[in-house]
Amino acid sequence: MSKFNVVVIGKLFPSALEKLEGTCEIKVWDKAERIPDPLLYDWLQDAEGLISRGDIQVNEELLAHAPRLRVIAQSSVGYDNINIEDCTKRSIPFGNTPEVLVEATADLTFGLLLSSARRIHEGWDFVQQGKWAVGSNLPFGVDLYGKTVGIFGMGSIGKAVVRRAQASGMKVIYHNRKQRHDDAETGASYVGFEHLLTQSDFIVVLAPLSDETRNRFGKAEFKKMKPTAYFVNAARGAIVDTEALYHALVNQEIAYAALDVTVPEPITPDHQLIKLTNVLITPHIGSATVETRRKMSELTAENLLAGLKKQSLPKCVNEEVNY
Ligand SMILES: NC(=O)C1=CN([C@@H]2O[C@H](COP(=O)(O)OP(=O)(O)OC[C@H]3O[C@@H](n4cnc5c(N)ncnc54)[C@H](OP(=O)(O)O)[C@@H]3O)[C@@H](O)[C@H]2O)C=CC1
Ligand SMILES: O=CC(=O)O
Repeated sequence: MSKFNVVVIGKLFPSALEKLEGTCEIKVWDKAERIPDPLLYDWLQDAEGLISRGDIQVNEELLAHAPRLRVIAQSSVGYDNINIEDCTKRSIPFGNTPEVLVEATADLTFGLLLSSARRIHEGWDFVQQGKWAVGSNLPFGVDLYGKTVGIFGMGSIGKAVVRRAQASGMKVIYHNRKQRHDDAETGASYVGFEHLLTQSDFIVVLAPLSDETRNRFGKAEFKKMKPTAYFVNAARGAIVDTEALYHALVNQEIAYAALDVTVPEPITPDHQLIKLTNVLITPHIGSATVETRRKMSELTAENLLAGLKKQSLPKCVNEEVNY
């Protein structure tokens, strides 16, 4: 039996690769830099399956070079780099990796909040730089206990953050486009966007990037926040106007920003945000644990294999064209 032609952008775990090896002929681009378009388009000519990565824009322009494509999969829950409508028009199902990354991403999100509130990473710098002497101290952090955390985009990861916040004695409010049905169960309260901005001690962004959420946090929004507010973004950098965030931090309109995602991404050491002392940035590592990345990789392989065999993808975004 002939094998399926597959293009893989990025690294798969060995356990995921094993799933594909028997039935697929695989071309892999696992370098950090973006694959050049001419090479990608050449590989896609006879590809039946594609494993994409966040730096690849999957749209009609790309799909036009992939006449035999029958499935696309990606190791992420966010899919703002994928034009789902364009895939659907060509009856190509797109599979992502929700659920398996929820707890790891919630840990990192809450870790950013905790580390910035209690100056944990700055404490380590302080010790390493030999500044710890009798009588010397870091500027104090702030309590979590009794404070209000406001979640923008309360979905699967948001709910997991709620549990962590409540364990620290925090009150949780949230804003989505519509109120959830499980507020009694989660103990979080639905509020309007203005209320979230003005009443939160910690604002946590966990919404998907879309036309509606792009630059949702700009100059006006930062001005409405408490001057003591901590701003945490673990979703996508482009939900925030980076220039406005920089000015809000410099002008002390807010106290602190902790970011796992940025614009640009990767952010370079000469960027103005990096020079500030009231910022903590991690390199988009929300789901980056061995166990979680393995599960994501395996689910990606399962989504791909199912599509290649014209079987139903276990996790499909455009269900209307799932097999
Ligand atoms: N830093 C990292 O490594 C990671 C980042 N992420 C990011 O986190 C995001 C969230 O993931 P996950 O929790 O699984 O997703 P979910 O789909 O479970 O939750 C997203 C929530 O956002 C809300 N939302 C959507 N649009 C808007 C809007 N315009 N205004 C307000 N709320 C909105 C939705 O509610 P409603 O529809 O009612 O508005 C939904 O409850 C992903 O899209 C991804 O970008 C995810 C994993 C790792
Ligand atoms: O950013 C990561 C994702 O899974 O989305």
